[in-house]
Amino acid sequence: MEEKRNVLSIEHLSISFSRYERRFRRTNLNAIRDLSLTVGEGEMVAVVGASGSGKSLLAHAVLGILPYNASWSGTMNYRGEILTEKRMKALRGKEIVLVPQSVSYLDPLMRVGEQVRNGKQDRESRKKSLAVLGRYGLDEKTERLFPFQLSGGMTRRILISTAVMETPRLVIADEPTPGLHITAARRVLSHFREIADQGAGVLLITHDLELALDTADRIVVFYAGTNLEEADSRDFAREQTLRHPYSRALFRAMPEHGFSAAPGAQPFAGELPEGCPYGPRCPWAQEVCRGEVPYRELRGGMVRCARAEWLMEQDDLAERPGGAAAGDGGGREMRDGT
Ligand SMILES: Nc1ncnc2c1ncn2[C@@H]1O[C@H](COP(=O)(O)OP(=O)(O)OP(=O)(O)O)[C@@H](O)[C@H]1O
Ligand code: NI
Repeated sequence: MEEKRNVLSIEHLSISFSRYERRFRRTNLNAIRDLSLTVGEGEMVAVVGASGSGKSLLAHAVLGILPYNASWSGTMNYRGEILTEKRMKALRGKEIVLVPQSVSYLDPLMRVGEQVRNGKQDRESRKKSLAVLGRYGLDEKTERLFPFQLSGGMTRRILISTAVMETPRLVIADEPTPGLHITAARRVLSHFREIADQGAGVLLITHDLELALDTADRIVVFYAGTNLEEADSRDFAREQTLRHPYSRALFRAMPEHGFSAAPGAQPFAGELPEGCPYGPRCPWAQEVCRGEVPYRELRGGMVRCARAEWLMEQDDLAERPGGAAAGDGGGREMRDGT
């Protein structure tokens, strides 16, 4: 089988802001720390995290559109080559595109068709915009509308149309479904799935785990500016196949698993605890969690948790015939599928 290539590969990305506090004291706010992830050709990877966890910053870093007071370190590769600021600029809007979080990216005073065509008026561009809009169930009439005349779902589909006019290889969708009815949201996500199925890499940014699980191949769980776990979407079928206590808390908070919310809140980037950022909320935290916790491979995924092996082994034991306390077959090694 042919090995699929990475469209995007990020290693140890950190983003910080310099701020001036009282009396002009300059401090650094580390909004993203040690973030690594990949997006392969034809793959849809969802970054899931609460508000303020750093999702949009990640998107803006890849596009080279971070705010002026931000600085970043680490490596970003696009199709096997270093993504320099110069390259970002050359690829942006063509090979690497953003479907923005805010609908205010649309010009309220410009007809939709012109915006999709990026101002171009030639016959070829007109033909192309019609074809692209048609793919998303929009017609010639839509082209003549102004943004305020669009429904939420239509607006989102216009934003996708604008992004794919140039046949991108990497599509970053920042929160493309807020405020949409579930049917419209599913439809929007199915369009990103199609884009991936046609060979592009899609990085979907969302706070909606359920929707992400419906469509994405892999889930990257974000918390307070870093990733705590990366798992195949199928790992979310059961709590026991999840590696991080925070992913498990997200799992339990899903409607079908009873909406049970974990106590506490995500810490602000300027007030992070020592070690694991989830430590203060974690029922399994121990002294080790206050030290540095590396991001590492575990059972076919990635995790940043010092207690992950222990946690998963507890579940393995509990699932043995007779349960954890039965003690049958003491010393018998656990193998996959036993
Ligand atoms: N221009 C800025 N100056 C200083 N700090 C910033 C700036 N932009 C973002 N931040 C910091 O980075 C954090 C992450 O912001 P980001 O917009 O990436 O979050 P997000 O996960 O996309 O949230 P949401 O789901 O609300 O869109 C913020 O909580 C804030 O502390
Ligand atoms: Ni955001």
